[in-house]
Amino acid sequence: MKQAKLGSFFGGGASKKPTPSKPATTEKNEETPASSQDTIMKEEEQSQNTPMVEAETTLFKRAMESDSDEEDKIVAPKSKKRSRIILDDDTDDEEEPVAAPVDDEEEPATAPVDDDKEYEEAEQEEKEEQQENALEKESVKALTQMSINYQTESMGSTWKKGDPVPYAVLCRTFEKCEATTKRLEITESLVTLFIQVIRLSPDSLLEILYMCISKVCPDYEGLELGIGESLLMKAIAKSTGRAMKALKDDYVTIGDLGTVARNSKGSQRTLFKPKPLTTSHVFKTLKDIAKLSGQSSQNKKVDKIQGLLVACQENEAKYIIRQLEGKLRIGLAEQTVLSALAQASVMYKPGFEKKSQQKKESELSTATDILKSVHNQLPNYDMIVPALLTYPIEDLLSKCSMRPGIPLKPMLAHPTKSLPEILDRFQDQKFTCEYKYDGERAQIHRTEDGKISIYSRNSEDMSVRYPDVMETITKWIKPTTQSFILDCEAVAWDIEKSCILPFQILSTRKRKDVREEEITVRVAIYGFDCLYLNGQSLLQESFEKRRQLLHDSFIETKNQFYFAEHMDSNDIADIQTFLDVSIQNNCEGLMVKSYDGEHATYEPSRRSRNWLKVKKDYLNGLGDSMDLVVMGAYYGRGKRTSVYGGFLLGCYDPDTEEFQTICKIGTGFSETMLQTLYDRLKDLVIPKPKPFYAIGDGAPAPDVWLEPQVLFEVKCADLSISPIYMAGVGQVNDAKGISLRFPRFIRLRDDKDPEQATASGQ
Ligand SMILES: Nc1ncnc2c1ncn2[C@@H]1O[C@H](COP(=O)(O)OP(=O)(O)OP(=O)(O)O)[C@@H](O)[C@H]1O
Ligand SMILES: [Mg+2]
Ligand SMILES: [Mg+2]
Repeated sequence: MKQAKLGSFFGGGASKKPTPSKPATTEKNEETPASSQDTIMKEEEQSQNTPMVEAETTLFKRAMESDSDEEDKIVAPKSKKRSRIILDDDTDDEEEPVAAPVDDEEEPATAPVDDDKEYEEAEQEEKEEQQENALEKESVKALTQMSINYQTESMGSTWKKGDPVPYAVLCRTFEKCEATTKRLEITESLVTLFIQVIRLSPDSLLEILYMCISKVCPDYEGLELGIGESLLMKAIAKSTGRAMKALKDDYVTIGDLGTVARNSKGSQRTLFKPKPLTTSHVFKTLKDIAKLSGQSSQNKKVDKIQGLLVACQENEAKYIIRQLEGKLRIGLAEQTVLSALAQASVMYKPGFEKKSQQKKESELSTATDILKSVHNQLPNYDMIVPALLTYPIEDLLSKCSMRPGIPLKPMLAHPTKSLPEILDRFQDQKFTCEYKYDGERAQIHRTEDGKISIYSRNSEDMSVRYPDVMETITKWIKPTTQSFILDCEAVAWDIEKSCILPFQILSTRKRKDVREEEITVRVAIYGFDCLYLNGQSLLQESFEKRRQLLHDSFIETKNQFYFAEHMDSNDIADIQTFLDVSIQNNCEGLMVKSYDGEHATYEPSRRSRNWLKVKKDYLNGLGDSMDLVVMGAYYGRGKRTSVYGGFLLGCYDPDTEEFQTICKIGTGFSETMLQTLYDRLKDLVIPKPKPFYAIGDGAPAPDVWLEPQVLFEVKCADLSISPIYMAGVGQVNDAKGISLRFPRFIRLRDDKDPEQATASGQ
């Protein structure tokens, strides 16, 4: 990570944090002038560039208060990497704000503005991809040396060919993965497991794979675990006979509910040894639990969980609980699991060991490449795994090709800092510019038998969210067009004026239970790519050809469907003009895409340099936004006491699987947005911070802690080193993290998962 630059786009003097005007006081219950109660909420009235002094000091006061000695404190879980968190349950909202010393920000230096965060982010991603490839090579080498157990009895248990797989076998593998941070060792454990499963009980391979990646079905089917803590504790209490209070205390000291469950089981005496759990039974039950919804579902869930826990032996309870939480937190990335599966599918054949080193290496890397590419096109293990077990790996691409009805991960773009950079990048290649529409990505599918669906960037089914769009789609399809997959952007639309509305308007559209007659925000679709048409994949075609087919197969329809505006000149003045016009039309900037030849194919799930994005903000030197997880919230004051007025945000560290605090935010929210946020967030309140929240000592404890589910897109002036925020801790300084200066809310990011938040390394 590059050393954070200190400085601000506000420029010299103005960027200095003004000294709070009120003298510091620690007295409580003093009459608070209405005006100051109100200040935290008045951001809109302030100019965007004015630092939120009073708001910040108010929040800081809470931080200070929570350090004071009061009753009713919950001390959050301790763990090796995590700092202690003191949470004061009893914060009185109406106390006099104290002008606490503001020490989380360094004096701004006059260094240039950091205007290229997103750019660095993308470069970082690229570096990681390269490292990933290197690791992959290394593990292929190591695997060729591995000795494989080709016996029919396996892994220290009574599991024999044809038997259901004991859940204990899976847990032992999890245990091994958890005990190391070395990729190589993790891969070896997984490969060993997969080989045995393929050899002894291939029917269980699918469920075991799902359990390794903490899923129960493909993303677009929308079933998820992620059971709340209180429900899990209830089930643990019921199955072990321990009191809730004791469990809570344990949780506070141990910091992991899984371990609490295992320990609770351990201290329990049972007369009969329960029948061992099998992976099939556990997986089926997990899936059933994920399916339960509605009124009495909570009790049914507790019953089912209890049923599993009662049958647990050794450390099984630990992983059952973590699976129910929706995350194993043992360092199993989906890509690692996928590679291990590919490798096992080659290595399980007894002849493999006798092959030459070179042959082994090439077979392993080919298998990995094929499986990854298959998964990019058809992210559905229900189809991939049976095919993998039936056909030779070389045939997999033809057996598992993309098809409408199964969303693929969209291609992403690389950011650019300047227009000349575009010319440098493409040199003598042909490229084309398009408006970059500011809405939500939408992948529209029609299957061979006419079923239409819309999917989000994250492969969620959005069809029910857009009943209005669903209804009109057939009007803009040419009669000769049968099946297809379109890549589009859905934007908020002004029907009267037939023009695009800003993203902020789109974000006020209801997301759930959308009924047509209630829709207030209309949307229009801008189609920019066609990935599949009439039974044929177009991924390998050039963009020139794909765009041609797009234009030939659909009809622009007023207020409903348009083709993305484009311009094919490579003259920099023309591009500048096109960019300016795009902005005037409520777009975000331009997308510049490689147009013909081998570089112009569609690369699912890749952030490619064949697509460049140019946003007006990076040209302005404003820097790009970050997507941050809401970890906690502060109640509003004055007229906003009924909603949250400020939020504690964090980024994600994929290495430690932690969310790290980065800043608090109170600027950029409209009244309606605050209400919307309150309605969304109030159900996510948890009694104390998650064990995987990294919170600095003396960090401002929020009034409520929240499940890590909602993402904000945030812009800030620049970064500063901070002793109380934990983002990227250890990377710049051992004890200090990075914080954002003057963060401002841009929008909700409903289309990203918490783990897709900006990574702390960036
Ligand atoms: N003509 C277009 N071609 C491709 N994408 C477009 C186009 N117009 C708008 N987009 C949108 O721009 C997005 C890419 O840029 P953006 O910076 O908004 O990415 P993002 O959603 O913030 O994700 P990330 O920050 O992870 O890259 C695409 O995912 C798509 O939704
Ligand atoms: Mg966007
Ligand atoms: Mg972005």
